[in-house]
Amino acid sequence: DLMSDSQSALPQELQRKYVLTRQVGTGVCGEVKLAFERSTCKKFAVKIINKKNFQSEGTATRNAETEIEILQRVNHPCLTKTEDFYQTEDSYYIVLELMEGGELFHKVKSQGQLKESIAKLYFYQMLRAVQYLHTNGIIHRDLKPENILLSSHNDICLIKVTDFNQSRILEEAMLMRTLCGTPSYLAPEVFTRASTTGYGLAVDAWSLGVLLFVCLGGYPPFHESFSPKTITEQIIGGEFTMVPSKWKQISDQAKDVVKKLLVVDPTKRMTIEEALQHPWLQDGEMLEMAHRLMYPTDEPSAGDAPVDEADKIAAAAAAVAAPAEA
Ligand SMILES: COc1ccc(CNC(=O)c2ccc3nccnc3c2)cc1
Repeated sequence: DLMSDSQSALPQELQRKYVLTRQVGTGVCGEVKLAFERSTCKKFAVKIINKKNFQSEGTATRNAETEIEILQRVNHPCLTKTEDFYQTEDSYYIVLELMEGGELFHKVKSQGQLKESIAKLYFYQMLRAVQYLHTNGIIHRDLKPENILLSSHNDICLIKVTDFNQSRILEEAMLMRTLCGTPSYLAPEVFTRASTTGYGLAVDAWSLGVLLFVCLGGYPPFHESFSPKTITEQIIGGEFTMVPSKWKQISDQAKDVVKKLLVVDPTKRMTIEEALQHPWLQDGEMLEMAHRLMYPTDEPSAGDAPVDEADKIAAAAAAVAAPAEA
């Protein structure tokens, strides 16, 4: 039959509303497929999280629920928005807006280092997304180029942070309960900032430093081939190299942001708020561009023209044919 058998395992509701076609991304926790909404022919991404992979380790199932509840709770222009959600006894299906520019990882891999102005535009949006998460007591914990998606192929575009499956909702409540009990056996760090919000949030600041380094330099700060030391040793020592041929064309202010984020001691590392105040980001042109992308005024653009019947039929036929390539 025309529909590949993977369609048959889909929730009826999902199948009635969308046609799922080829795979577009591969997350650690499942796959992402291109989908067309039958009624509008609009394109979506459907992220399929297979519970089976999680069944074995109890914590991983909690991860999936954490990711699901976070995805449904968060709402920010630079965070992937959940359009729809379904589940069967062995999988979760999360319908997300399709990010046509794909992963930042592939852009840097194919293009090499980004123009400083583009790196700044993307970095500012990442800071705003992570600032929003932190304000809502969420640590992402897995920020990397694969988890930064681009809304279009244009350099100047909206970016979105995705993949919250490693996220943690700050266990403040748990800490409060702990402090109600007798404190005599508790370690000092449980009482200091380092144990909860302070320390936790700083991990995302470090990852943003690595992301900015990759966007500006076109290569990762910590890598086997740069030193006889393992990557872990390089990270623990905060040892990274700004290769002159790549970095001489980059401003001192941009380098300053990287150096202040890639600080080993989390209590000395620049915070997200401090990064947003850094001189490098006080750039009116970039800020105006970012705000236009994040909060577009609602004038309808040509692209929003309703799809006419012929297009709908063509897209649906293409969609049905698509599984053949899968
Ligand atoms: C017309 O069909 C396409 C056009 C562009 C692409 C490139 N996008 C992608 O590869 C991609 C990957 C993972 C994603 N995760 C969530 C949301 N959107 C995503 C998009 C993929 C398909």
